Amino acid sequence: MSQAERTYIMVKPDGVQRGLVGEIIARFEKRGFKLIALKLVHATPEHLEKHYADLAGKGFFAGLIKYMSSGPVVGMVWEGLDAVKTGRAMLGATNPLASAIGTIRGDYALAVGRNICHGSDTVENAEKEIKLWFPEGITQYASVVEPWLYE
Ligand SMILES: Nc1ncnc2c1ncn2[C@@H]1O[C@H](COP(=O)(O)OP(=O)(O)OP(=O)(O)O)[C@@H](O)[C@H]1O
Repeated sequence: MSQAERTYIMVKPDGVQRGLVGEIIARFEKRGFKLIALKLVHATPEHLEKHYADLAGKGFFAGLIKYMSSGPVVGMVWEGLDAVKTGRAMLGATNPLASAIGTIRGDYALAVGRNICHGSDTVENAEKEIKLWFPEGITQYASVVEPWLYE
């Protein structure tokens, strides 16, 4: 069922340092997504190399791993209708200068190398990222607001 789609959303070290965790969580909550996992973690370079394995050949890869391992991140799993695509739309374009006003990056970031948040780009990658960041599994609970969000 599409309303059970899940996405992995992460506040990057710059987002944590700049005090944007609450703002990012609030946007997903208010949109109607259901928070089903959350953790603060200072990831190792090895863990981040797995997360960004598809970018290993890029010139910015070393800098990306250094940035992402420079401080704690907040990893989250959000569930709801079209969560992957909608989550990406809420984050905005990868380069914040190209992100629409009203998106998270369009409102709070300027540089592609400091773009404050991550969101899974496909349902398949979301499942992989959720397993990588939450190997312990995810809590299940019933949301009482669902009849007010979905027909
Ligand atoms: N040209 C670049 N210079 C520096 N960093 C970059 C550059 N391009 C991408 N990045 C960094 O690598 C991350 C992953 O790049 P990717 O092309 O997968 O974009 P994305 O899917 O929008 O981002 P993310 O996976 O973080 O949500 C970007 O979010 C950004 O932090």
